[in-house]
Amino acid sequence: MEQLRNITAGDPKKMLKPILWAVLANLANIFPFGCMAAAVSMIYAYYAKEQPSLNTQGLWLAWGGMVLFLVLVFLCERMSYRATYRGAYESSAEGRTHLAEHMRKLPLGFLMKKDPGELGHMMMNDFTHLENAMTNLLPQLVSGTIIPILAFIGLLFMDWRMAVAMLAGFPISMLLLWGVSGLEHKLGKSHSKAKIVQANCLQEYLLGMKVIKAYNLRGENFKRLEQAFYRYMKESIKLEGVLGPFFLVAIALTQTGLSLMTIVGVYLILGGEITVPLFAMFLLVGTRIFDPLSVAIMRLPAFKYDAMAGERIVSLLNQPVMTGEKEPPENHNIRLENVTFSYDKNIVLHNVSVEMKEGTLTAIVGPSGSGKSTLLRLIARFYDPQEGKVLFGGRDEREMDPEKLMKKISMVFQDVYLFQDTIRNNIRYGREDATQEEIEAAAKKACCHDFIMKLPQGYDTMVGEGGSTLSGGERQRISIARAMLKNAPVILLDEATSSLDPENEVEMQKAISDLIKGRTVIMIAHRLKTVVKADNIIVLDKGKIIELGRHEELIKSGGLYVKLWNLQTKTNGWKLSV
Ligand SMILES: Nc1ncnc2c1ncn2[C@@H]1O[C@H](COP(=O)(O)OP(=O)(O)OP(=O)(O)O)[C@@H](O)[C@H]1O
Repeated sequence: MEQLRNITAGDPKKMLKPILWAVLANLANIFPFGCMAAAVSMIYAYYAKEQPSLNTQGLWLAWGGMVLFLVLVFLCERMSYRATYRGAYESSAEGRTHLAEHMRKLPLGFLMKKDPGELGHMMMNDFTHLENAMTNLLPQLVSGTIIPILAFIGLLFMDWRMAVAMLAGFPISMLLLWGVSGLEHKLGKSHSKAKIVQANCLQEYLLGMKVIKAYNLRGENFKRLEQAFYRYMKESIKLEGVLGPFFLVAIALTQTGLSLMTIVGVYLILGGEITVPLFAMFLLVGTRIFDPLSVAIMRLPAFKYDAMAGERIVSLLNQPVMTGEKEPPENHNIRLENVTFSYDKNIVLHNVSVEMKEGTLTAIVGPSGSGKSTLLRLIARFYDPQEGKVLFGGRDEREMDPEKLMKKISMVFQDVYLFQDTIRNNIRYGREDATQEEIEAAAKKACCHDFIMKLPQGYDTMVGEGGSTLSGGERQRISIARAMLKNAPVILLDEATSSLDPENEVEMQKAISDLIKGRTVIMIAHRLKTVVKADNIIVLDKGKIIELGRHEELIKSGGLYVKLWNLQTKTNGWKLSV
């Protein structure tokens, strides 16, 4: 049951119908066989002179029954086939969607610890394993076990000694397989791990191609990939080489039942305890059941291996998502109370307490790695702090539905991600129901309309892989247009103006002033102008707030802020985060 749960990505009900049809199809398979047995015994009775004439009426009936039942078998198998494929692919598509949705709700911290290659592998390859298990292996296992069980029960009534002899080797082979199941699981796990490592190395190799070429790193980097390929090869050979013989022995043990049954049968015929037709019947059934049984045993390791893919999916689905159902309040004051946060063991923010009042602009400055981006991520609830609280409108963010909270916040981050979609849709991610006029208005405010109109298909130009390539500044302006469209009361800006040319800079500053008017804005500041105008400046150093106040106040204090300020004005550079 556990494995059925795993191969259906936690939803075994999906395979109930396919299994039921498979059982019915296998049951229906018995009847033509019964008709054939009846016909054989009628013919035998005539030739053995037990009957004075051939029972032609009975033979016609048996033939008619056989045809009828064959039609029934065909119908049941068709239904079983349809239900299996439908169930499997539906379950896989729903499973993938459910997992993607679940991943979105997981704390970012959990996902960051996972390799993106591993998650991608899980989403694509692991579900392909499940599809294979459901469409190919499960039906073979069902028919491979149902037919022998039913045949065994039927034969028990005819002659229990022959029936027991026929399946005598089966329990021993099952015992053997049970004995190696621990080893099988261990080898299967390291095999799939090697497969994931191989996929990760390949992804890293392809993504890092630019750096590899620029620094002529081919040798070292390729070695890692080559090692991953060879490790996978070794694990595959180990898996097949170690387990294969056990399964072959199990099949051989099961098939010894046929010879045992023949010996017992001959012995019983000679003793006059069974008739020749009964013996022939056992031989017929025997040859029919050992093939599916052997196939079932052969498929068992593949099924268990595929179930391991399901185990990985189910364990990710069991990861607790971010909790909280409450609506965020209409008040947009943000307050951090004694917040301490670490990604792993290193504490990144120490006991931080600060208030960002509704409608004000707060600038965060500080050296690189001081925790500025982390502070913004905590406000956006990408993570929950280990100690202390982040209050939104006076309410702990932990109590709030993360998606509802996100509706209140617009973010413009340094690393702008554009989807492989049209420019129009990339802006529309800010608000799904926005009209073309609204999209254009936002684009104009964010100074992207002109360059978009110069592109070959204007707003319908594809961006991302295979589409138009945009400069860093253009990407950033699109993300600002997105934020404009979202029209959220809280704006989080991280280096939002870092890659714009001086010409656009002026217009962008104007647009940003429009964007932030009357809203609660928290920005990682790099530009003097922004910092000077800010209502409050947080100076972070090694995860602690060391200074707090307006520009004029901080200038007078003679602390780190002044040092950063002097450094920037002296070098005529742009960045306050050094
Ligand atoms: N996802 C993560 N996992 C582990 N450590 C992280 C993660 N993100 C950031 N850190 C670490 O946390 C510390 C603070 O990083 P953060 O990005 O908040 O600093 P920052 O002040 O924004 O830096 P910068 O100005 O260079 O962007 C750094 O030491 C960084 O290495």
